[in-house]
Amino acid sequence: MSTATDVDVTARARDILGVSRLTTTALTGWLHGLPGVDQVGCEARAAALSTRSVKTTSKAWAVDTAISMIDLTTLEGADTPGKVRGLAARALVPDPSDPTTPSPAAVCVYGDMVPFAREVLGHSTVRIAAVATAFPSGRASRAVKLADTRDAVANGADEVDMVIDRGAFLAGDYRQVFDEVAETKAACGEARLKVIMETGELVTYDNVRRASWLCMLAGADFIKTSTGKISPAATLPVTLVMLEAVRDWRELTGEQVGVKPAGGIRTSKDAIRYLVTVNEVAGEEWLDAHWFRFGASSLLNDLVLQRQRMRTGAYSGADYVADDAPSGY
Ligand SMILES: O=C[C@H](O)COP(=O)(O)O
Repeated sequence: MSTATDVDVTARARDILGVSRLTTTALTGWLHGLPGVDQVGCEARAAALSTRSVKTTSKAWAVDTAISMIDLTTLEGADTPGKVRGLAARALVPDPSDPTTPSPAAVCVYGDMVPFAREVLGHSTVRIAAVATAFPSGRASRAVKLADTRDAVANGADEVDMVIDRGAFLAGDYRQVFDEVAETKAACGEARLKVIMETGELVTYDNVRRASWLCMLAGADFIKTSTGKISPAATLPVTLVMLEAVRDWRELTGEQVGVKPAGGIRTSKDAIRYLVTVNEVAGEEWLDAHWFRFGASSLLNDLVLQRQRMRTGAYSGADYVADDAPSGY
């Protein structure tokens, strides 16, 4: 599957929009021409997908898949080298009692903490993601944001999680948001770029859809819901809107873009609801850690617990059904 890495995103965006100049006016016309999101329909579909049962055998697969999709995260002002080393060690060996437990996809830390994660992870399969561009607010000059990104990459980050300028987006300055994403992508070099839209601040599903398309036009490798610092963080309906966007983007361009809900996803039950939604909305090609991630600090604990319970037979023979599923579903 091709990605936007090697293409001139501005020229491509002009082609997609059918304009000779990529102005804010052109972007506004195009983004506001996207079909509106049916809020009631979207929330009803997400609620219906939440009630799907998952059989015991599929549940074992889902739990391992969800673990493999976690970006195990610590993003606190009080993070220490020791805490980050401990997090990285947990990613390498999530369950000392069962070496068959998969590792999470990545650890996600502030850029200055990357070397401490690298000390532990070395060249293991666990990637290191660093937040950048004045995370979480995104309030800094372009120069500072790009320096932040280059610093994270120079420290050894494999992936960069940037935040968009929500103020610019909400003011309708779409070209500024486009340029910032495109320039950050260029500053990433080989590192994959996840673009955090902070959907809890975008207010409407229509805005989530527009921001998703804008970030993909500008070269995002992943679109991500939230910083985890404001409420609401990830929700299933918002993620559904983003999954529709990456599905439709691939249909339009042939490129696949990943999706990362982040913040507030804490239980195995929640994670499985997301996996069902990924499968139903985007398709099974996204059921892979290369294309879908959970940004989460404590989800791993619950998934490992579920795994242990399944192994010791506590749930053997029972189908997994979400607690709020209608009886007989
Ligand atoms: O990106 C992930 C979040 O910062 C972690 O949020 P959480 O502590 O709610 O899992």
